[in-house]
Amino acid sequence: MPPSGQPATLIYNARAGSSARAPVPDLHRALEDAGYHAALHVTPGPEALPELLRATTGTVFVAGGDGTIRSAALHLLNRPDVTLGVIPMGTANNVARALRLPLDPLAAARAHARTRPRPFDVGLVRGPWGEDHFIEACGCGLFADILDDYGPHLAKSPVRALGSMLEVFTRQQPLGVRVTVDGQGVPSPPLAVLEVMNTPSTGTGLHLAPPADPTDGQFTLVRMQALNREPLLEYAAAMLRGTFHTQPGVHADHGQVFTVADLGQVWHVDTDLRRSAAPGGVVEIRVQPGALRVLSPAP
Ligand SMILES: Nc1ncnc2c1ncn2[C@@H]1O[C@H](COP(=O)(O)OP(=O)(O)OP(=O)(O)O)[C@@H](O)[C@H]1O
Repeated sequence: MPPSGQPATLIYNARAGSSARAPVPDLHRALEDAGYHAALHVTPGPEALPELLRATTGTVFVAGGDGTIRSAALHLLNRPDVTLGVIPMGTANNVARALRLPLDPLAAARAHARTRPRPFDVGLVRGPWGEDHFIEACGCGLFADILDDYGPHLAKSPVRALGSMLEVFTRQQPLGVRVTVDGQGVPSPPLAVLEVMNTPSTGTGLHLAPPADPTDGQFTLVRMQALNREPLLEYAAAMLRGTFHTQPGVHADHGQVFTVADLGQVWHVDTDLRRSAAPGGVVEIRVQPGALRVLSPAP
């Protein structure tokens, strides 16, 4: 436990899915119980973060869903003067799960009595469109296509999400792309899914790479061979159960630098979407080991 009353900053997204489970006074008290006296910033949106974080050092708790955590984390890359403390207040909470924090926001705040700063890897994607970073995952194939059809920055809608899934399952073409892992080509049969995972799960809680560890300096490349449509439901169930990586036709490779041929396919970089205007080159994905300092419980 840090010495009682250690100064910290608390960024709070009142719009995050489960903010009702952690009203500000309760969260403040839970952090006090963990040994932190946090200066509160209820942010109206991600645009408030660059200026706020530029002027902040020390421990920064971020209470929000994965989108809020990501938008803060992207301003804290290679900032050894800042340690990020995650307080999960979203729906999927992929980052908190990866860190093995409790998923209840108040319990997570109290658990920070026993967390320590640890290096957390970040992904760098270089494509014809430029450079981007990711915290959870990037990839192409089914999920990127579904996200593209759904429109990740429109208001959430389960009905639209279902429509996008059906639409993409119906028209999906397998991806025949050349792939390398740390400079070596890997067999590349036509693929339905290609994901480079930093965290074990991504998106709406899809457990694609349960053994992935964002503190190990490596990513997991998950490839799922193109299939007939019938077994897709079995694969979807396996994603929710955390057994996707053991299904037939699913391959996992570990490495630090990945290249994938650019045929003009849509990519997701966490929830951002990218597509090359001039296909023909490669997209490179590289680990930036320990680019973030993040509080996590002892292993
Ligand atoms: N620092 C911030 N302050 C306020 N709003 C933010 C901040 N960062 C992101 N947002 C916005 O808040 C909304 C909800 O964000 P977030 O993804 O964190 O929560 P969620 O949707 O409940 O989580 P999940 O993705 O797990 O369902 C999004 O519209 C996002 O753009």
